[in-house]
Amino acid sequence: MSKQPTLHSFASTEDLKASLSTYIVSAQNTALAKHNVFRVAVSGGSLPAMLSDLLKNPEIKWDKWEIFFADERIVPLDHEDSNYGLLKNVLLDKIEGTKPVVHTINPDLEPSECAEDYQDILIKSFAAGDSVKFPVFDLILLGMGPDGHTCSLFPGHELLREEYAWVASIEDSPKPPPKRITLTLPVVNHASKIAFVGTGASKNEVLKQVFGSGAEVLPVGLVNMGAGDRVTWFCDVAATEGVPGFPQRKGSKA
Ligand SMILES: O=C1O[C@H](COP(=O)(O)O)[C@@H](O)[C@H](O)[C@H]1O
Repeated sequence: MSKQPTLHSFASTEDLKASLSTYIVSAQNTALAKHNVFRVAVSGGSLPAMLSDLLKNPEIKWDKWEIFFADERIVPLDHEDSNYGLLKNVLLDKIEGTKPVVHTINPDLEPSECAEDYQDILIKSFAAGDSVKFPVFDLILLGMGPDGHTCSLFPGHELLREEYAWVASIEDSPKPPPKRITLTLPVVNHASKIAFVGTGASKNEVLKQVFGSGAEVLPVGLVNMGAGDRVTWFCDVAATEGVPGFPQRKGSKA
């Protein structure tokens, strides 16, 4: 059986959003059949805007969703840099009927306390006893920076070596704002499913590296290699142009 990630390249953002929505419904239904709750972690940046098709999908059961943040900037929740604030504006506020449970950070805490506090939220939600090494998210929805970062895991940063913590803080993020919390690499790599969304020419070079040589120095590459066939990429033609081993056809897979 193939252990390779799946890479989709869409001709339009509309096609990408529709396919992502179908994929998320499938992940949701698998999770609900297993434990009657859908635990999903969401990124900020360009990702939330790609989720708008969920709002018109009748199969989405928002009342069964628990939403976490794959990473979050330590700023007030209504600040323009807040990943929660962004998700609220583009998605949460538009949901009709019962809303999902959304686990926000406490931005009044110092970074290390903020990470500890968020980890405690995960421990409670996953009802994790001491024997549970890492939580298993049903789905983690990730973006990718042009530098190869994902969550708030940046290339060459010591956080990439974290082996035990579920959530970690960072105070020197190369991309502002500097203070953030993030799921750690082992938590991301333990998820049942991981979807990356990467669109536009600014993501092309990094995508070539992820599927070519030098992937192991990039956080996105480490997830792609670590989680293998649990990873699905939702990209556009501008991002996948010249990606090694990838035929340039709409909807084709690596
Ligand atoms: O700072 C962040 O950047 C990444 C990538 O953002 P994008 O705009 O290039 O998609 C994002 O996934 C992360 O959640 C965010 O905090």
